[in-house]
Formats: sequence, structure tokens, C-alpha cells
Amino acid sequence: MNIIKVKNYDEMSRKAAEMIIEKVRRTPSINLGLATGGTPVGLYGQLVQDHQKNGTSYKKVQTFNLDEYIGLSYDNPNSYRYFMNEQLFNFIDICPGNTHVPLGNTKDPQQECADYEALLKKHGGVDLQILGIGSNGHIGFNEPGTSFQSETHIIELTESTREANARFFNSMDEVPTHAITMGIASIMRSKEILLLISGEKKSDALTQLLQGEVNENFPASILKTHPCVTIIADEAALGKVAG
Ligand SMILES: O=P(O)(O)OC[C@H]1O[C@](O)(CO)[C@@H](O)[C@@H]1O
Repeated sequence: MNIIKVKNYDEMSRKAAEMIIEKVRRTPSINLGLATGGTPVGLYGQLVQDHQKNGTSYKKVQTFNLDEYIGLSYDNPNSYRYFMNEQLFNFIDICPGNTHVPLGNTKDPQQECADYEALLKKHGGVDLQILGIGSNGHIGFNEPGTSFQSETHIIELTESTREANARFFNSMDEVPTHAITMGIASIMRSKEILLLISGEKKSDALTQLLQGEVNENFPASILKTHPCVTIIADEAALGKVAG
């Protein structure tokens, strides 16, 4: 894994944006894998700014989001579809039909998982996957204990993940208990992965990732076996990493 050390969240966001913009310009029909949560908000802001200033075009880009809460419809402000529209899609020239997020309010989540995995394969998979990391090492919503062989599936969220994400909801009761997430195997099929880590809260997770063993109890550890992973981490996140 290649590690790029940056000063803070803003520099992480700018560096990540530079890498993505360069790739979109070089390969206009790139398949991007996208993440939600607090980590990529600055990155998406940078992509929007660049699109408005320099005209980088996303007309031929396809995007595939990692996950979605079960039970939330696309127009619920806490759904990841809504998040993506508000943070990125509404402000660039991407075709709405080229943006893919699992359906959270489907009657048949199991079928939705199968359909989403099939869609990924139909499009030839993800070229560049953006990832954040949960404090417990989750990537996408793959919680500790998820099989490394997993494809898109339904996951029961841990209490710690629900608590961490409760900041976006009015109360803990509103935080969904389940989600649809790309599996670990689905993520690992991406040709390239860009993992963003910022802040002291992620310091233990980054230390575990760099110094711990590859183990299903820490899902992100599998990234060590991927041939093309770049981590952009800021000083606060790197705080506890030796050397
Ligand atoms: O960026 P945050 O809000 O710390 O979340 C960490 C990770 O957890 C998730 O929110 C759950 O999927 C990811 O989208 C994100 O990468």
C-alpha cells in the first residue's frame, strides 16, 4: 500500500480530487466507486469546484456507490442516494442514469443485492474505488466478521457504527439497523483503491490497518493483499503510527 501523508482534512481532500480529476480526464468513461460519510465530503466539494472552474466533464463516467441504508427512500435526506445528489451529482454534468446506488426502500433487498452485483459485473467492475474506514475497520458497511468472499449483501449494522452515524439523524432510534453493501470481494475486484483517512478518531483504525494482521475481524486489513491501494492520511490520523 502506498501512503501519502498530508497535513489535514483539506489537503487530503485536495490530493484525492487531483488524483480523480487526472484519471477522469485521461479516461472519460471511467467507472468510479464512491463512498459516503463525513470523509469524502471535502473531496466532492473539490470535484464540484473543479468542474465549475475547469470544466472537467463526467458525461461518460459511471459511478457505483458502496452502500445504502435499508428502509430509506431516495428522497430521505439521510439516504446515501440523497447525500450523493446533494454533495456531487447535482453539481456536475454526470447523466443521472449513470449514477448507481443500491435501492434502500425496495420490497426485496435480497434481490436488490443480486441485481447490484450483476450491474457491477455488467459494467466491467470499478476502475477506481474511493473508500473511507469505520473506527472498527469497516469498509463500505462490511462490519467486523464479514467474509472476505462476500459480494453485495445485507448487513446488520453494529451498535458502534449506528452510534457513529447517529450524528446525521435526529435520534438514535431513526438510525437504520440494516444496510445493503458491496461485499469485500466486490470491493477487492476494483482495479485501484483510494482510501481516505482523516482525524484522530481514525488513528487506532489506521494503526491497526498498517500494523495488524489480515483478519476478517478487521475488514479493511484485506486491502493489504490488493495490488494497487493508495492511502491518503492526515497527521491526526497518523498520530499513533510508529515511524
Ligand atoms: O467517513 P465517516 O463518516 O467517518 O464514515 C466512515 C465510513 O463509514 C461509512 O459511512 C459506512 O459505509 C462509509 O461510507 C465511510 O467510509
